[in-house]
Amino acid sequence: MQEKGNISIHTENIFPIIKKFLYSDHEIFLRELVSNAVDASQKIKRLASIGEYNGDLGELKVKVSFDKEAKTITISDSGLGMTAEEIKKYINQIAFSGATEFVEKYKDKGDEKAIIGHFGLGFYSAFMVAGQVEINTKSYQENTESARWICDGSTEFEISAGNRETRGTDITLYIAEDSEEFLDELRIKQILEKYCKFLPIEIEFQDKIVNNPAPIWAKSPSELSDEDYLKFYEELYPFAEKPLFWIHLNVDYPFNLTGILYFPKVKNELQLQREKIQLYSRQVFITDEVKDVVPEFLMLLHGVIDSPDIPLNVSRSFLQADSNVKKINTYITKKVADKLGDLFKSDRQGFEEKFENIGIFVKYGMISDEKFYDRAKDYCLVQNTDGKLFTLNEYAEFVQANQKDKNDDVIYLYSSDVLAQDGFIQSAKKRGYDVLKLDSVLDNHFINMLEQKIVKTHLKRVDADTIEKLIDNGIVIETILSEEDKNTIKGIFEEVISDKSKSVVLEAMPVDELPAVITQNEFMRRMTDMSRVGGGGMGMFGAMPNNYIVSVNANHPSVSKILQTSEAADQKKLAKQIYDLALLSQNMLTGAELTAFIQRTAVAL
Ligand SMILES: Nc1ncnc2c1ncn2[C@@H]1O[C@H](COP(=O)(O)OP(=O)(O)OP(=O)(O)O)[C@@H](O)[C@H]1O
Repeated sequence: MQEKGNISIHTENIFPIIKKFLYSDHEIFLRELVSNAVDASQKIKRLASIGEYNGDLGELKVKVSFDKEAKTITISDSGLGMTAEEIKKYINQIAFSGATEFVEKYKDKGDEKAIIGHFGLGFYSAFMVAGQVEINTKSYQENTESARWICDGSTEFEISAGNRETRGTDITLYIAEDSEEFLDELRIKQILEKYCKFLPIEIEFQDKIVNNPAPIWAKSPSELSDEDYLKFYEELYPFAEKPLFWIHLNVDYPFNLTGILYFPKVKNELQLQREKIQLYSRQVFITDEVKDVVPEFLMLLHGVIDSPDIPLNVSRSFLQADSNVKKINTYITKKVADKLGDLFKSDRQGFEEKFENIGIFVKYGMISDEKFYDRAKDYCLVQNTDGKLFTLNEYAEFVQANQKDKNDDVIYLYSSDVLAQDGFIQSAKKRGYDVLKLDSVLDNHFINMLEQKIVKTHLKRVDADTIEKLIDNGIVIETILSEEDKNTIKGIFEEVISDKSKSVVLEAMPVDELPAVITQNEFMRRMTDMSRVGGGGMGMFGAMPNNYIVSVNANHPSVSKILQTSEAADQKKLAKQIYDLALLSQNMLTGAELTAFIQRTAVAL
């Protein structure tokens, strides 16, 4: 039997076109060919299980080998094999017509990214690296001859009797000169590890099995112990710290999806690495860019997702609009929210202990996803400066009675830096007020969100004003100074401070407060903070310096003392000392000013 023929496609030579388009992704040829071999092995298994094949299945391994001298790479399987007729049908017609369609579709478009992301290049991806490809195959069907097919990437092929004596297929690639990098043990091993690590049939390379054919995500959760999940995590991310907990995903309707998502242990959001979730389709690795498939805030999780229902052969914009992808997104969000809710309900203490690590997911999720907010609002925790944790409802209850202003609005006080703002925190506590600790990078957004969601409630940073003004309950503190006295003192302070970014006000505060405090208006500070984080759009605030208010306590004895001092120079000295103390309490006294202050104080002692 020998036959020559023409592959009936219109393109003269697909090889150079495919090669050009897939430039950066040549290595996937191995994924495609090994996947085909795995498919063929699974098919024969299935045929045996339904009684359509009664021969001995034997060892269903896929073997990958290479010969540096002969410049070949061979992929061999003991799958169902093909007859010559089947080669003509599946390889000549299907595989190559797929190629023609592909080339026709993309040849005029410069959209190379979309092409590189194309999945299912199938058999003809072999021509990205090979000048000639040979198939040697024997079908499982009785009374059929083995067959051999050779093609050099042009539209011509040759088919003849083969020499394979056992069921299965060998695909031999005669590696092209410009692709000889693939004739390398390490390179082949790396590619197999990347794409074939969890293929469901054993893959042998250099006498070693390189894959785990039964990854745990494909098993039922009831068969698995915590140990199994931890071991698998280590297999995915060697050297990583143990995860906090995990969620086993398992749906088959209305779409098919399995996977395991792990919550990594993170204290600091800057440490977080995205692209830690791997996407598989029937255990074949596709990508670790899961954007669009997994909600943004969950990209901080680790693990695997496997779904044959995610369309991988289409462009990004299509992916976003795909209804399956949307459903998958919603499903994952719901699963994660429910898992957290279960943890909270079943083990509040354990949940509290983990919150330092999972708080970032919860807050990020609430900020970015309305549906997640609705689920998470019942278990999202906030912590006060005493270290006590509350749910949002518990906290509202806790401060309800005591922290209302004259408009009946509830004021939540918070600190973004408990060490630097200690003086303010202590002043608030002296009045019986509670202060929350909201000090992560995300908290700015979290605060804005809470204000929008919780009615008649405002959040104020504890150093945004004097405590009397932060929670203005309408009770006016009398001042012992006359208007004229106040103006005199204001003038003295203004002279001493001589800094345009700081304005002086005289305020009646309790005697036990400091003689002066420096505050920064909540609204203005948020604007400058946002302009710093957001950049561009907030340009008008970008150039804005920080503005501070120096509130001088009109009731403090040391302030009265200024008035009782006769020499102008001594008055200024006193005012300067009061001002420096205020700066010092805020960590704002630095450099030469700090040195001078220390020396002055040492002399006074
Ligand atoms: N090792 C093999 N053993 C048996 N049949 C094979 C083998 N490799 C390829 N085939 C046959 O050739 C056909 C075409 O393969 P090709 O890889 O181009 O497409 P596919 O596997 O059907 O889909 P995909 O584009 O997802 O890879 C296969 O469907 C299969 O019937």
